[in-house]
Amino acid sequence: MAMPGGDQELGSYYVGVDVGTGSVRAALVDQRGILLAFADQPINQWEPQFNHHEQSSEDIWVACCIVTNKVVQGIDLNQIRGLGFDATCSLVVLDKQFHPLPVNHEGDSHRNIIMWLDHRAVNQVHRINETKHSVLQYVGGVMSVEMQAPKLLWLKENLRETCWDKAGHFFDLPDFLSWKATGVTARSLCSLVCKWTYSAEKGWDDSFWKMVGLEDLVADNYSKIGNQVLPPGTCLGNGLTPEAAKDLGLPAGIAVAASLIDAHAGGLGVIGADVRGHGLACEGQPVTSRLAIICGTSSCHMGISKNPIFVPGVWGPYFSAMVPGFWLNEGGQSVTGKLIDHMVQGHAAFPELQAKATARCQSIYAYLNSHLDLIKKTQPVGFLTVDLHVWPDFHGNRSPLADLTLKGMVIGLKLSQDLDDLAILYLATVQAIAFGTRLIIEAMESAGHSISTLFLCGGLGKNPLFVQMHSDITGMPVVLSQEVESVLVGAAILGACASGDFASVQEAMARMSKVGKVVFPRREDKRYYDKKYQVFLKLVEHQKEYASIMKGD
Ligand SMILES: Nc1ncnc2c1ncn2[C@@H]1O[C@H](COP(=O)(O)OP(=O)(O)O)[C@@H](O)[C@H]1O
Ligand SMILES: O=C(CO)[C@H](O)[C@H](O)COP(=O)(O)O
Repeated sequence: MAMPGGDQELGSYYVGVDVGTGSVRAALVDQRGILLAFADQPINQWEPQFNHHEQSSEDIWVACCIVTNKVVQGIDLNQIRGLGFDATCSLVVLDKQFHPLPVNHEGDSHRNIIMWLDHRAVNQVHRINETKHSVLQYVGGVMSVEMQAPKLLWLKENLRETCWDKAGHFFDLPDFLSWKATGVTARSLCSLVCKWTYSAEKGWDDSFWKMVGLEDLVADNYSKIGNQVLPPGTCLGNGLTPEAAKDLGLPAGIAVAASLIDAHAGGLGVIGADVRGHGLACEGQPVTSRLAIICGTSSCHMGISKNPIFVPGVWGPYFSAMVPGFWLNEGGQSVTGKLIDHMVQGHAAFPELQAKATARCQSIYAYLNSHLDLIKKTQPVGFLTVDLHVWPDFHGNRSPLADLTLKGMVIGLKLSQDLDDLAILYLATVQAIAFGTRLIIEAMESAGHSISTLFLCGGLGKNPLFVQMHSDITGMPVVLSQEVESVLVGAAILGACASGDFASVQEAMARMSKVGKVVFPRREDKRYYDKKYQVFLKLVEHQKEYASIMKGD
């Protein structure tokens, strides 16, 4: 076996594929974690009715093929040693012959994925939570409507003939991709532990599935949801099948790794970096003092520990679901990038913003950030929201309140609808998301985590205002990676592990993730943000009061 880091190894490459909510990305990555090529491709989403979100596994596979073919253009394919996938934790449904089955009343089998952010199974998740079954301890005490058990129950209760009775395979999207590439139906420990109530130590708990009304899954020994489970990064079967190799433009037989959920791949891509020389509190400290935050359509807060820590309202503790041998707690905010887009695109001044940004060849966010700089006058930008406050749970609260009934709030509206007004509303939204992160960190710390440094990645990591606000509002430094596409580095780390070029995930992480820019908090603004945080906490308190007034006689 070749030695990692040796000169002869500089020519070994790995392909990482990251299936996010809005697009599929691929990268060709070397052993130092450097991206040599990158491609992306948007993917379709359907919202046939409110809170129903669907995708197509065929569309997604086609998009994977487009991007992988692009990133290996012009290179010697013999240099590619491994392939790793990560994806959102959406539910893919196939029949016994592995053909797509409809997850909708229209019977459209092309739409065979219930997306992670789909909230159709509210009634089902309430009943699951009412069981108070012991597996719920390992998802923060309350199961989320975004997990797979309530979605399976919804399918059984609502699409019995057209979907449930015909189904042969229910896959988490990351596992669907590794099956498609290798023909191996083994599931990743990551998916099953985090979204399906599987225990790394005890396996499936029959009594849970029987209690919630899904006893049929137990009866056939979990063959539909997975009875072979492998750690992420394990090499699957005989590697890439000839058919998948042709589709993806990669050599047949290369190592393909057991996958990860996208947030977890982001965690691997950032959390193990060597931080020496950056003046960070986590230098010389255990890796458990680092919190990875993966910010795309949603934000996921990944904290690890040596022993299990039970944080009410924060998913986990999950054993070995991200970094082998460590417990993981995963906090989250269901809509963050999606919320910012929603607020900006829904504003009356959005067409003007688009026209002005286009004229300057800037993204709308770069334009908004420079506009805020223009209107702030002598004060720091963040102070523009002294009388405008947002509660960001427009799609319920994932963590730490674990309350899907919560709604968004905006306090401090005026009659103006101009570009200044849009920019300030955008700023207040970004700040609200950062306050939500502070609330999650406080919950994790009061349960026993000790976090000093944030490692942020995902599409929102490209927004300097978003990064600075997370630093100012949490009071912690934010480390950005040298490679902006850190989630893809995480996927490539999986491919590198599967190839056998690294002895462990930890070793691959340490070699392939690298510190880029570090953003420090502006300590002088702390008092202002502490006051705004007090208001933030009042917002949810008041929202609950309003709900209880309306429920009363
Ligand atoms: N250049 C950019 N500047 C500011 N924000 C960005 C930029 N690119 C993407 N975003 C934000 O990131 C979000 C998407 O992040 P991404 O990681 O691509 O999502 P996903 O993985 O869920 O598909 C968008 O909702 C947008 O708000
Ligand atoms: O639940 C999650 C991870 O456990 C993610 O939020 C979900 O997979 C969507 O991710 P993204 O915002 O990157 O599209």
